[in-house]
Amino acid sequence: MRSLFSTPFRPFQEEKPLNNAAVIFLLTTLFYFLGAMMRLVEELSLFWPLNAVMAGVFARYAFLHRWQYYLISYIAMLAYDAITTSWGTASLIINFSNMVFIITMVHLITLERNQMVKAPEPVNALRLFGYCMFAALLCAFFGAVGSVGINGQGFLQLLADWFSEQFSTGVLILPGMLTMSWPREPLQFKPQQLLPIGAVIVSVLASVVIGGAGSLAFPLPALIWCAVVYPLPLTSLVTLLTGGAEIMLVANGAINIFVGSPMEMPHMFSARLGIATLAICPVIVSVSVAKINRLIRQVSLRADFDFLTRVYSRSGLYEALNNDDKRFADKHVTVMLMDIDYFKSVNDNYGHECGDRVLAAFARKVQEALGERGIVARMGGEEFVVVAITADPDDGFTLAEKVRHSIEHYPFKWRQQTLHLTVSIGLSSGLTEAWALTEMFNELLAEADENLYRSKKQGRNCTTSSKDIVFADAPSQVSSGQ
Ligand SMILES: Nc1nc2c(ncn2[C@@H]2O[C@H](COP(=O)(O)OP(=O)(O)OP(=O)(O)O)[C@@H](O)[C@H]2O)c(=O)[nH]1
Repeated sequence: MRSLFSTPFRPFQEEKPLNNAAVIFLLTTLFYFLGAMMRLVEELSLFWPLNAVMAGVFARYAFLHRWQYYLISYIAMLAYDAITTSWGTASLIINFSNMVFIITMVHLITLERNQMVKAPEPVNALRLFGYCMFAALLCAFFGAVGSVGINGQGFLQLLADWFSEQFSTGVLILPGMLTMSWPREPLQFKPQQLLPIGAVIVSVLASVVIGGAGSLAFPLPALIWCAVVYPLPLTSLVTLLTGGAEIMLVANGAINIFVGSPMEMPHMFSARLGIATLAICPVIVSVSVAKINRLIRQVSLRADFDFLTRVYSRSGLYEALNNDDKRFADKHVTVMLMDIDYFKSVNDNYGHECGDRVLAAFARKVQEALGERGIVARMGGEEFVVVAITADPDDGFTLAEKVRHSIEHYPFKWRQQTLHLTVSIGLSSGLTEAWALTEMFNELLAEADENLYRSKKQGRNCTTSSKDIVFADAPSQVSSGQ
């Protein structure tokens, strides 16, 4: 399982041009075949996924952005037509129009360092909508020129047909193609997560039953629900399937949206444009939700972790205690407040940069000595706190001494020099209770602070604990070190 999810599937590799050429040829042929299978209503296809799929492939893999690879795709199209149609030289222009869509889209998408692929912003989704419109118009011009005379339609009708088909297919397919990613870990599935998809199915059925021009928009709220709940690639997939299904249902008369139009447009023109407009909305919502979630993660990461030492910050420690309450509640817990001795002299003698490096190395070393038994947080300056699960106060004391010794014997390196540091530790420990974890931690922290003060007063590089709160009037001091 692990290797399946940790090793992403890579259909294209820069160092394997022959393999890339073969995959491009096969993909083109496969999607040409699928498009040809959907020539149901008219001579031209109802749904032509090839151009959007290939544009997505070329845009995702920058190293495929070469004329040789485009040529292979073009040859695959010509070869398919030569075998299955009698279009003759018209096939040269028709397939050239396919290439116009692919190459134009790739150029437009990669204009802004491929934003839609890396970390899409809502504006990228909107731009993608515009790019599809422009590329579809260019492609439609050449396609209509090439197809005049093939099925008896006039140039304008062909232009409208080509444009609406390319535009809607582009908007439906490209968001998914550009954002699809290999899952890093097995997907966690809960039955209630199927509810938004269920709502999409019900709303498409309602479109069939009720019909009329408004029925195409019925699935929109359910698609927005998907956008809020699912990640962007899955939302794009559901939108693609919904839009594709609507196109099929309209084409076959299952959804009846037709009203008299003053313009003599092909009968799918309006439906396709409507579906493209509808399809971009969940994508924009999904991209916006992803962006908000990314920002929330960034902000909480900044607040919860200390940037310099990469251990918890003070507020992050409280978050960790509350989020991981099963780990810390109803356990014997030892709190160690530690302060590096004479740290000011490190800054004074070796500079602030060295001081920063020492703080980061110190935090690493403490976490290493603790292992899985506790968590470390930086309280500020050169003061750190450890919260560890221990069997009893003596166990906590032994653990603190282990940490203190590991620091004492660790050679901190700075440029060509080696620094030796010591740390003073104040201890407190007690049994926690789930309902008042934060309050109890605060009490233990205050007690540890008093004991740290005693460690400093006793000459530093030692651990001090008050054995039992019952004997708080005359706390027994336990020190070690020096
Ligand atoms: N490089 C660096 N220094 C810091 C940082 N935060 C606090 N300090 C320094 O840490 C030093 C703390 O000094 P003091 O509070 O006098 O304590 P000390 O020198 O460690 O002496 P004792 O605690 O009494 O053993 C000050 O010089 C602060 O400027 C930091 O993020 N980076």
